[in-house]
Amino acid sequence: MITAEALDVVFNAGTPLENHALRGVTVDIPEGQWVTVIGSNGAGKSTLLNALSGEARLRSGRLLIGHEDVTRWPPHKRASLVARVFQDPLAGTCERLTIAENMALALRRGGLRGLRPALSRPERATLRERLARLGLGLENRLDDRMGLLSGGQRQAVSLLMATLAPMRILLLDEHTAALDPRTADLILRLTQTLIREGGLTALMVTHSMRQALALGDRTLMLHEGRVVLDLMGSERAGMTVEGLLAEFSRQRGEELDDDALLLG
Ligand SMILES: Nc1ncnc2c1ncn2[C@@H]1O[C@H](COP(=O)(O)OP(=O)(O)OP(=O)(O)O)[C@@H](O)[C@H]1O
Repeated sequence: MITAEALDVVFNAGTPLENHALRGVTVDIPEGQWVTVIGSNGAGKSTLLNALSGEARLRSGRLLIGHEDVTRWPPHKRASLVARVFQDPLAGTCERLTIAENMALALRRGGLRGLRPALSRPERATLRERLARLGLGLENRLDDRMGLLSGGQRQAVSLLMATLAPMRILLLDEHTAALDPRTADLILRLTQTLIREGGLTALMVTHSMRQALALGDRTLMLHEGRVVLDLMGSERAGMTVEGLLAEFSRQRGEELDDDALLLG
């Protein structure tokens, strides 16, 4: 489904600020697999997601989504294949538009967009029903401006929007990190439902080792632009948070002094 071959990303190449963010990342992710991605600050997690969405230019390597070689595709061309939710609840939606208008844009992602995004009557009914399932009372607020919603409500709508139009990959970049624990929990449960019900292929970056092991099917650990651990199956099932932390420390070559941050 996703075939990444030796992905290499270098920022500011040939300058004193040169930064080799991905160093030959090779990974095959089958359809319907949910991968959690961990690693220390600057390990290359977001850059890997950016390489998949087309926002980070590859210096070398090859990327296939399905049977399509998208290596040279710009981000807008990949929009029909790749959906994304960011850490910042403000990033995925337009606060000046209503919930309905935001959702209309999401429905038409990757296709032609009119100047005034509008929902048809049946689309409105479907979205009302999907919003109702969030249990946040948003089904009665379709015509409220997005800017009126709380961070957690916005993130729930962003997640729903990301999964509205057909796509091949869902990218989640620490999408619960800016939320309070209760709201984060709600968003994670929604994430789980949307991914599993939709049989989606997903990559989720998290700083929580607990989340990384508890959710999804596979865990990748990045360090200095390389995949240093790739856990799945029985090996992953037998892994503990402590074991993962020990591996994390070993890779960094130091003892972690703030386990709480990583345990999440
Ligand atoms: N647009 C950019 N220009 C220059 N350097 C960049 C750019 N984006 C990322 N980098 C650098 O590439 C490296 C990898 O960054 P990346 O954001 O992928 O790390 P990360 O694992 O997501 O880290 P964090 O957990 O802190 O978000 C870092 O050294 C970062 O400073």
